Amino acid sequence: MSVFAAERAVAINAVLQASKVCQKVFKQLVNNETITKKDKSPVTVADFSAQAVVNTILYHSFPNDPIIGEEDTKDLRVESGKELRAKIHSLTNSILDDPLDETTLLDAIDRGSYPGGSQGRMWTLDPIDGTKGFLRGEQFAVCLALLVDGKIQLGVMGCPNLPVDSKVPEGEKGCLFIAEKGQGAFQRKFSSTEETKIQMANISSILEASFCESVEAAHSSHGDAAKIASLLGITKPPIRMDSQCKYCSVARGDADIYLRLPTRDDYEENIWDHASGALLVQEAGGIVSDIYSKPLDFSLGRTLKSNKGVVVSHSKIYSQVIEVVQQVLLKK
Ligand SMILES: Nc1ncnc2c1ncn2[C@@H]1O[C@H](COP(=O)(O)O)[C@@H](OP(=O)(O)O)[C@H]1O
Ligand SMILES: [Mg+2]
Ligand SMILES: [Mg+2]
Ligand SMILES: [Mg+2]
Repeated sequence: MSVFAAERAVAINAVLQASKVCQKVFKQLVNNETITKKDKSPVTVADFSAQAVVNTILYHSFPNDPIIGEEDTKDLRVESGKELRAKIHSLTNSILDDPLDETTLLDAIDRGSYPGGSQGRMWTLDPIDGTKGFLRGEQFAVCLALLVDGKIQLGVMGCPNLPVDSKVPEGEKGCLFIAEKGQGAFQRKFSSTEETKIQMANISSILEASFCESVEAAHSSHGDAAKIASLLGITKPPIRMDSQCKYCSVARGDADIYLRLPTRDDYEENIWDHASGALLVQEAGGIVSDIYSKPLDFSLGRTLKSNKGVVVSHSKIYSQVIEVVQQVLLKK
């Protein structure tokens, strides 16, 4: 029985509305305006607006729940952010039932500033995961998860550009993925409320496995992944895809392994880049760890500061995968 039925319904609605924001922006703005954040990642009007929409919907149902969201309004509150602010304002109000004034809008985005931690209920939100994929018209995901005492209880992801059936890549697109701890993993189309249970593929040998990784080589070492794949005897080419759509693909059996291999010593993964995806894969029969085979620890704040990289695979082949990951990365 679902423990978080109300949260599940609200999260699904929030993610669907935010996905609509993203689709609308992509259609309307040919030259997507972006500003560059300190970490050099692009942020578009859609990232801010999607965060405003989700935070507003969450606040309406759960006013006391803190939110750890990726975006903040530092760059929007200054004079140079005026034009972008106005665009975000009108876009957000075109989606929400009740219009917000500009101050309420900025405050809604900033409700995502919670530092996180090991105690209590909190949501974590990536309004657009894979902003680079979004800008290229490829894969991206709106990712929302509920944490209680540092453990993920619920994850909902909206993937507007992901084919409903990976075997029909030019067919209908737009998938929603839902996982609740202990309740399994589910997929539905944007166009229907019917949910289908998903499971990882039941491969009989690692030689048949396929793996996925980031499009961006700066986010995950393609070279190390190629070495690992070769040592495992994997011959299929990597599936390169932006965002947590990789977790979704693995969870529904389109791929069997997801490798995120550190490219720098100083990078800490953000919790919103993994929370909903990690739960989805676990509920679909997979194992998620870091390169040291440590479980991801979501209780330490906004980042996974005690983890390095991410290794995801079907539980049947996990021990083989992690052994070779460590052979390649740790004995360099
Ligand atoms: N050096 C790095 N290593 C790993 N991830 C990084 C990184 N620099 C940025 N990222 C994260 O990679 C995410 C995209 O992942 P992927 O490559 O799997 O699509 C970005 O999310 P956003 O697009 O939400 O900013 C960002 O948080
Ligand atoms: Mg970003
Ligand atoms: Mg992200
Ligand atoms: Mg993002």
